[in-house]
Amino acid sequence: MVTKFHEFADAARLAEGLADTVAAALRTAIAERGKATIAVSGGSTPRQFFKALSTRDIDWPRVTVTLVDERFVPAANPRSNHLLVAENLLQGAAAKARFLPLYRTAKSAEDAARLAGEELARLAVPFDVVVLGMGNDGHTASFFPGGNHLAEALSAATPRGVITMEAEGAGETRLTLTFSSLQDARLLVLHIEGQAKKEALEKALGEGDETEMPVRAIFRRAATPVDIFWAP
Ligand SMILES: O=C(O)[C@H](O)[C@@H](O)[C@H](O)[C@H](O)COP(=O)(O)O
Repeated sequence: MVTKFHEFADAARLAEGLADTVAAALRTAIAERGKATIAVSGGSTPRQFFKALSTRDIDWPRVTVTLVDERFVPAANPRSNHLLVAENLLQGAAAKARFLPLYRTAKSAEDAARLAGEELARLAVPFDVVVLGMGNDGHTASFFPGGNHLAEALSAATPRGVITMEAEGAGETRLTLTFSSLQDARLLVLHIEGQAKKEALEKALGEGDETEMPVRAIFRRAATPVDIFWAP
């Protein structure tokens, strides 16, 4: 269910508006519970938003930042979402936030997923903030159409945690939080930009199977209604 569609004139204004919204949610969490958690997505879209958020006056040492998903590559790899967050969000005052990576040096991606899941399980639930992206194919997180573990990832019966995903459009093996981990965040955001993604969104909000456009699972079954942030 979509709560609200927040449209901005351009990406820069969206970045500032989303940073204000997320900062307010993190401050509220800290005021109410003494700490805050946020899971963010990677890709190319969030860079400006990350930079804007890093400038916000937040008690960053009380914030834990983690990832919605990760490519199974070390942080030094240019495809790494950890690297993207380190270079764009964990800067300035925000460098004092705690970061919980998904990638682990392990014998397999499955072992890395298990280790990351064990560490994530020590965080309070639900997340205070989750910021999702979306591909033109309707994937979100690493819930890719045709993904080898897509049914498991989307199932409400799959507990909170981290699983692996392989799919034609995904590139490397992915580590992804499960639907259960994401769907009840106190603030659940979808951040997309450009006309192609707006058209993909309209298709995703229409009829069709979740497996065809997995972001549909979020719109249809998430406990928290989704705030969509979009700019041309
Ligand atoms: O690791 C990733 O790539 C993301 O977590 C992924 O789900 C992303 O949000 C979409 O693929 C959109 O990516 P763009 O912002 O690059 O279009």
